[in-house]
Amino acid sequence: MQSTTGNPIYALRDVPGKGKGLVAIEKISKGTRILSEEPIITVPRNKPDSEQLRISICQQVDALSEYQRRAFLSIHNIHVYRNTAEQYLGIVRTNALPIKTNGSEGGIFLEACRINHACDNNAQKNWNGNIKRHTVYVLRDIYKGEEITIYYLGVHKNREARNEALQAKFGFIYLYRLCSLPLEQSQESDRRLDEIYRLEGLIGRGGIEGILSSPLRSLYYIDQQVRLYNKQGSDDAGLPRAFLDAAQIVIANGDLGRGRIFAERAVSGWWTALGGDIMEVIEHGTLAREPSKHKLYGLSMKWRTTVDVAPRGLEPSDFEDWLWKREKPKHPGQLADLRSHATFPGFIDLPDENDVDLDFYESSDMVTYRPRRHWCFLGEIADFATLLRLQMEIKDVNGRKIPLYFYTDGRGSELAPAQVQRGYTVAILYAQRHAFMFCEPGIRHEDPRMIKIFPLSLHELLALNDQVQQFSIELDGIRMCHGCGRKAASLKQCGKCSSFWYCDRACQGAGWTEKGHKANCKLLKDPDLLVLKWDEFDNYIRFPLYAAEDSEV
Ligand SMILES: C[S@@+](CC[C@H](N)C(=O)[O-])C[C@H]1O[C@@H](n2cnc3c(N)ncnc32)[C@H](O)[C@@H]1O
Repeated sequence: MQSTTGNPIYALRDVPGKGKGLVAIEKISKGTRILSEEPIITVPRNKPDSEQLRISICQQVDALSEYQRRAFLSIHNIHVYRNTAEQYLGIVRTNALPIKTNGSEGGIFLEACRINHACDNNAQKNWNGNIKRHTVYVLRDIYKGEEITIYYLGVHKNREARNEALQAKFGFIYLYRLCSLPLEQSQESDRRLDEIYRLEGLIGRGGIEGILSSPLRSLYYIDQQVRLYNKQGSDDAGLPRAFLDAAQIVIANGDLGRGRIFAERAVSGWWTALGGDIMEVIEHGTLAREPSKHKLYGLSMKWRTTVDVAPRGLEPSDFEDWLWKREKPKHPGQLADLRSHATFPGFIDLPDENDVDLDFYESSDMVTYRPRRHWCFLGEIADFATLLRLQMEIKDVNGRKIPLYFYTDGRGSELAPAQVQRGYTVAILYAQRHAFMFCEPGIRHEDPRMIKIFPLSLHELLALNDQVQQFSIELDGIRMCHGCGRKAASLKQCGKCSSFWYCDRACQGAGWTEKGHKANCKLLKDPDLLVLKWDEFDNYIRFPLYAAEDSEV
């Protein structure tokens, strides 16, 4: 490849410890496409060795020019061979790069196959299916004499996993002293990569159902991923992929405004890392222009917005808060919000009993795990029966019905019959998804101290929660009157529940009769779910909510 002056911009050189590699012979600026190359040999990938494969490779090598054949034979080979066919096969196996987006075919490229691996790679490889060439883009400025490096492994993994894969696939042990990151930074970077990888699993969990039932949670995971990618400081292709995931989630829920912005960010990321002529830029450029054409658009309309909804004049950080639908941090003294999807998850977002879900649990020794925070499942009793034991059908915050079986010593008889009513709401601490042998997945409830029933529907409980969020909060000494909505510093507290505030007796009367406080006041005297600091885990809690003296549950 030549620079605009017509001079080559890199050369094949010996690189200590790595065989040969490509080295810049002048400064190459970030964003430069340094390579755009067609394969000289193509093969199916991940296919077992066969006579047919060997014949195909030999025929292709024989058809090469003398220069190409020599260059091919000089590429590194980690496999032992006894004859020419095995030698060719070994070179192909060590070096083939994907030439189909789905990775089903591989190709040998005389220049691209000479680029060595680095975990802090300064260039990005990509098969551009649109122009049918392998391209390499420079991710940051590369200086004269610096080696050009790419990242060999598909998904970014931590150091240990990377080492295993590099040794198995490419036959070398990555020497971290050759990596330009100092050890501490490299470890920090590894932790970030681990977390990106973990979040990837959480984002994919639940498929379309997850996107529709708990989109806020999925968006939250992607938000975390994007922050980590930004801290990594690399223009990794994972970043545009994360933006595309976010676009799909919001569009599936009817939010065209955010969908357009996320799609634009995805396209711009791909453009920088892989060029403006790749399929992703072309396809998703259309998505950025017309998000309503996406196949998932309108599956739900719960976040409905128009395409030009983006607020103007916000500070960049406020704009990001809006874009990612971030939950506002709590003010001191503000009560827990039952609509928080992290603390009060729907069934699909509960941890699975047979997995250690690191979103819910942590460990210092990887043997014993304890919760990172508290959580509580809320569901409305749709039906119940007592056969061998009490069993209920429960409707969760997403409207999904699941079975709840009582495996307590009393098989559910601990609950007073007056509590077990259709339309009442069950709260279960630290609930987990359980796979029953005899019916669909649900919750297996074992400890009577972990359950409480509230004598109102889930809808009513959430509506009450909304009122509490609005009327019990104090901001800079100012509160809002529950009766008339006036904001003032000198309001009087409801003497019974202490949750709501009023200008005077008239407002208190209006709140009592017209705004439903008559029914809610008693409930608010027992706010149980609302008062606890759910994010801080010192010890397990039980109903009525207090911390257990020991950590055994
Ligand atoms: C695709 S080739 C790269 C070009 C190769 N160095 C050559 O001389 O042809 C892959 C091989 O390069 C070597 N290699 C690549 N990156 C390396 C690294 N970071 N450290 C040590 N060896 C590396 C390994 O032997 C690997 O099997």
